[in-house]
Amino acid sequence: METVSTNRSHGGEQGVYRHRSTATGTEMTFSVFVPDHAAGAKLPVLWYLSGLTCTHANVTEKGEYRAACAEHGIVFIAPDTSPRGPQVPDVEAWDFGQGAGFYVDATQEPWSANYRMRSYVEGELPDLIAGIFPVDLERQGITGHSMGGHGALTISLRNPGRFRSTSAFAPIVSPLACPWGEKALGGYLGPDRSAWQEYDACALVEGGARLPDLLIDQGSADTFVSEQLKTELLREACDRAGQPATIRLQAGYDHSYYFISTFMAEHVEWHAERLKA
Ligand SMILES: N[C@@H](CCC(=O)N[C@@H](CS)C(=O)NCC(=O)O)C(=O)O
Repeated sequence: METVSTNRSHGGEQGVYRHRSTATGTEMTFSVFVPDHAAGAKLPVLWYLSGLTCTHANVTEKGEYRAACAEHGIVFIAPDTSPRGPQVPDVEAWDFGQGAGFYVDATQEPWSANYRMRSYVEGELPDLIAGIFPVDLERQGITGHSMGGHGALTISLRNPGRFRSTSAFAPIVSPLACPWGEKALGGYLGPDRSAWQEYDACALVEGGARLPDLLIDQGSADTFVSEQLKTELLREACDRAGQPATIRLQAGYDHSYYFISTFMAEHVEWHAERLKA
């Protein structure tokens, strides 16, 4: 692993790192914020998965998580959203291909060689992190935004017990039921929609997956909510299944990092309560 940059911030170290990924067959870049801590201490971790068009950099620069993570002693990790590079297949669109990995392991050519973000985020990156950073992987939480909210919800629902806390900002709650999801899962996984189920938070809840609780914030002025994000589908699925969930509509907020950064400290505190209980 190579260090791209480190900067002292909020009494901790914000780093950006690059490594060769076996899951994606490419170089991958991610960021890690480590608050100051006692020698030998292992800190709880909050994973943040980003949305369409993003790299690790969007939340690192605009997410405003560091003060809260420093206060609560939480390591914050932000992976990229897809494999990248001239040899990685891509299309012109911003909602498919590079910057839009959807946290799936693609099964369709030509995507299947590199687009293995599920394996990367679920397996390879945690293994790498555990050997290098002062983290306690018995105390992990996960959150994310939009496509990354979909990633956070589905990874957590598929791995019961692995994350003590799960939240999301403006998540895509059902790729089976929105144009972004139909395009991405259709492209990466093919037309058989039964293969999409394990990448759909609503379908996972309906199929019996359960988490202790959930926190979701959704802006009321988010232009993607009615066609793409469809928060109500998750509310209905959770109500039907008896899955506890706090789903908050935040008046006037849009889909941007101005929204995310406003509620970031509350999410970090909510995770800290569960990670340090
Ligand atoms: N590129 C799209 C917007 C895509 C978008 O809103 N992406 C969100 C995630 S779904 C994001 O975080 N964008 C990067 C940023 O705001 O820094 C457009 O121009 O309409």
